[in-house]
Amino acid sequence: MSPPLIEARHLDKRFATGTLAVRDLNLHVEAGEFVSLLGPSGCGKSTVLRLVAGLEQPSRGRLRLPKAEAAVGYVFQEPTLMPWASVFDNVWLPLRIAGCTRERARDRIDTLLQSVGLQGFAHAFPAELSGGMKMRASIARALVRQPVLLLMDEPFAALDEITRQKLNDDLLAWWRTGGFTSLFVTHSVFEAVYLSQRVLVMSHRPGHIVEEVHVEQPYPRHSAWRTSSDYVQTCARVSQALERAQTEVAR
Ligand SMILES: Nc1ncnc2c1ncn2[C@@H]1O[C@H](COP(=O)(O)OP(=O)(O)OP(=O)(O)O)[C@@H](O)[C@H]1O
Repeated sequence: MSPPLIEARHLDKRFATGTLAVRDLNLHVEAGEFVSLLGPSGCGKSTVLRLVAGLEQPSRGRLRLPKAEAAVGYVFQEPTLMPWASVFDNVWLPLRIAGCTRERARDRIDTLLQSVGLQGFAHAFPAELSGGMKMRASIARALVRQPVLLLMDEPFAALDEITRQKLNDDLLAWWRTGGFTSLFVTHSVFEAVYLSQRVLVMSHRPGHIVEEVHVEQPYPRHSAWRTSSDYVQTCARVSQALERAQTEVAR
């Protein structure tokens, strides 16, 4: 059996301010999985993503990450596009940093823009795009280096419900064709269940994983599933796990 892509054992993260954001966190993600981290605000979800991205170092514990040469994509809640650069140049940025010229990058970026639904917008500037289109550009930028792992930190939280649901469906399609592993942070029980194979529920700060809910529904998942009793029941199971996670702190 191949080793997991990500494995955290007894991980703590204490910031220089003294805040203990994560305590005794255990996490195991296999290559190719779609896993969500769900928890109350401030419980340490973003800190876990930053640890997995190598942007923060753990204070204690062991963390196995993808090999250093493997690309990892990171998508934030804000699209964080360069306002002075076109969509093409924004998506080109990670390749440019890696030494790839615009000409060599062109075919890959044109194909990618097509697959994220931004064909015809290569020369547009971020200010000319809707919120959903900006997020599509941001995801394209994260995918352009063909990452083994895509880390997403509440990427759709600021979008309206219709746009969010459409992006949920598209993200699942990109995940299925791209073959990358997804670690997705969200506040939304409904979103976590719709997208994931496993939902990991975190306690209040200091965060750790208190429950794991498996979502058995096979892919491709369609929006009709959102109104099925199976979906509603799975969401109820995850909501109850979230409630138990909150009361764990009160104990
Ligand atoms: N660089 C930092 N220095 C000091 N404290 C930090 C730092 N980053 C995060 N924290 C603190 O760590 C705790 C966890 O923060 P984190 O952003 O990981 O939570 P979160 O679950 O992602 O929150 P939200 O859902 O609101 O985005 C918070 O109390 C936060 O203030």
